Amino acid sequence: MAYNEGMLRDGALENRTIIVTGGGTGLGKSMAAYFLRLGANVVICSRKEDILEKTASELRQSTGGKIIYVPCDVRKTEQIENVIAKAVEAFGQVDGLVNNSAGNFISPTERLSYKAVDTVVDIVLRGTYYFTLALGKYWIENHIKGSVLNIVTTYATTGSGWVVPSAMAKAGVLTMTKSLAFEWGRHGIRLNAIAPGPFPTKGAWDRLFPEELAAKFAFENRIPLARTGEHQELANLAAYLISDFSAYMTGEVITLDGGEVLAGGQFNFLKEITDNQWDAIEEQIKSATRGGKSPE
Ligand SMILES: CCCCCCCCC/C=C/C(=O)SCCNC(=O)CCNC(=O)[C@H](O)C(C)(C)COP(=O)(O)OP(=O)(O)OC[C@H]1O[C@@H](n2cnc3c(N)ncnc32)[C@H](O)[C@@H]1OP(=O)(O)O
Ligand SMILES: NC(=O)C1=CN([C@@H]2O[C@H](COP(=O)(O)OP(=O)(O)OC[C@H]3O[C@@H](n4cnc5c(N)ncnc54)[C@H](OP(=O)(O)O)[C@@H]3O)[C@@H](O)[C@H]2O)C=CC1
Repeated sequence: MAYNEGMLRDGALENRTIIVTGGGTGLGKSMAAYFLRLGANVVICSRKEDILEKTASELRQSTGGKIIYVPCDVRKTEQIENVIAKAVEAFGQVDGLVNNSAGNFISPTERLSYKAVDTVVDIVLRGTYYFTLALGKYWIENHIKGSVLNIVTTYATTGSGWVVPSAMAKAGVLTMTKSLAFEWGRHGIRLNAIAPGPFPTKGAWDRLFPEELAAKFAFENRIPLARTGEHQELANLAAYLISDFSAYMTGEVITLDGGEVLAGGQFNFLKEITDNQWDAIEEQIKSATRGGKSPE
């Protein structure tokens, strides 16, 4: 299927250096892999050095691309500055940032300690604005037209119970995306976001979709396009948004979720109606119209 294929031409990201936070696992790893295939220099960072090392060497081998890793907790500004310094040292400059690191788990909100809320909000919101601020200062000072891609969620807009700290934090990231897109537009710095639906990863599934839930709430029944996302589909959109092909787009959030977020449509309950029932309903409506039985 085309959705498992790379979309951009070979070399589309040549001479670009892109930092991917949380690039050792899951969607971050898939985006890093595709950026490398397109010729970018990639810097992955997160807390677990052993995982970063393993991913970097695997991707170096599988893509032949230039990748380095730097351990970093995105809640620590000095560690963020170190990632940027190491990236500049290795590749000369930094052109792109994907804020992909996150923490999240499902829980009734009243069961959360203050620290549990802080932990998620700090990784997602503080981590994102710290990294964006550090790179923004560097870009403005060095006259570099940088590009930021923030990975948010569909519930950053709708809100969602049982993941309230994540929802609050992702909403903040989305608002930062739009606010800074306007403010830093005059420096040529762009910020965009992707709101993914469900894309199977170990990190998300362990914490958000454990076995008992998986059996009960099958995606095929809830998502109009009846499947979860393929990592390459997200990587294709990410490569476009981080590249100059999207040079006229900023402050945008693109939903990539097979239509899942549309479930709130007021008449969507009509999904249950059969063809026979529709025949009867159509006849009733037409007959009411013919009889002029409109409400007063
Ligand atoms: C439909 C399908 C859609 C399927 C998918 C749909 C996707 C939805 C969109 C979003 C997806 C994502 O973000 S997916 C990303 C998922 N990936 C991750 O989360 C990776 C990183 N996560 C982590 O490292 C951990 O899960 C996390 C807890 C966040 C941070 O770990 P730390 O070691 O830093 O912190 P800890 O010390 O363990 O925990 C900090 C506090 O949080 C509390 N805490 C930890 N886990 C807890 C839990 N389960 N319930 C209550 N409280 C908990 C602890 O008790 C601590 O509080 P005290 O007891 O008071 O000390
Ligand atoms: N999978 C899905 O269906 C969806 C995912 N998303 C978003 O996609 C992104 C990737 O998630 P996914 O790949 O599924 O999950 P992962 O758990 O694989 O990715 C999360 C990454 O964040 C890193 N991370 C966590 N805490 C920190 C920290 N304090 N400092 C630096 N890095 C940190 C983790 O690495 P380490 O532990 O080494 O620090 C890990 O690599 C997230 O932003 C998530 O919210 C959004 C919607 C749906």
